[in-house]
Amino acid sequence: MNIGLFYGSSTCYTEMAAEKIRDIIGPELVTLHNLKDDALTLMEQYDVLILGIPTWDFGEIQEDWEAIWDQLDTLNLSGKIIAMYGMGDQLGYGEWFLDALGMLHDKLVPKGVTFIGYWPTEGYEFTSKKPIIADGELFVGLALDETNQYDLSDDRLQTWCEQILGEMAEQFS
Ligand SMILES: Cc1cc2nc3c(=O)[nH]c(=O)nc-3n(C[C@H](O)[C@H](O)[C@H](O)COP(=O)(O)O)c2cc1C
Repeated sequence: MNIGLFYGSSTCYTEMAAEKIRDIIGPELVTLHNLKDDALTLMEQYDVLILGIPTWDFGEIQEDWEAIWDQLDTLNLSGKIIAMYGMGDQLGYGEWFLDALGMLHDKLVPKGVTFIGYWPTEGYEFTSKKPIIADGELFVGLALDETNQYDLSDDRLQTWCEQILGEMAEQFS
């Protein structure tokens, strides 16, 4: 099993989370790709993708994701297992909290992928609708908020990595 972690990050928070995920799961399994530097087509080489996306400017996709957004349509991702995490600020931008995470999920649904890593909304305060499913009980990926809940992030990352490793094992069994 090989895992590609692709992320965009304007002020390094999503990048730091990417490094932590790699260190938790193990650098022998996870290769990091900053979308600013690496070709998007590399996604096709992996069995499992972890995608990190922050939301910017009142519900907008981060700029490096924006730059490759249309190219995502041309990739063959059929059969890939995908776990996503989003970075945002639930108190400053609660109306748009993690909107980009939801937009990426919606973009990938028609591509024949299997999602893992959905995450409970309990413990967050926000009103946005885009990043949630199951009547609001789940985010479509791990929700991180380094602005208001930075002290919870390490535990959330650890728990989520264990969760997705279990879900990957189920997919490959
Ligand atoms: C001008 C500005 C606009 C933002 N807009 C949103 C937003 O609409 N939704 C959200 O959840 N977070 C928003 N944020 C918070 C960022 O997503 C957060 O700072 C995140 O950690 C940035 O990640 P990055 O450093 O990887 O780019 C905004 C932050 C700034 C400074």
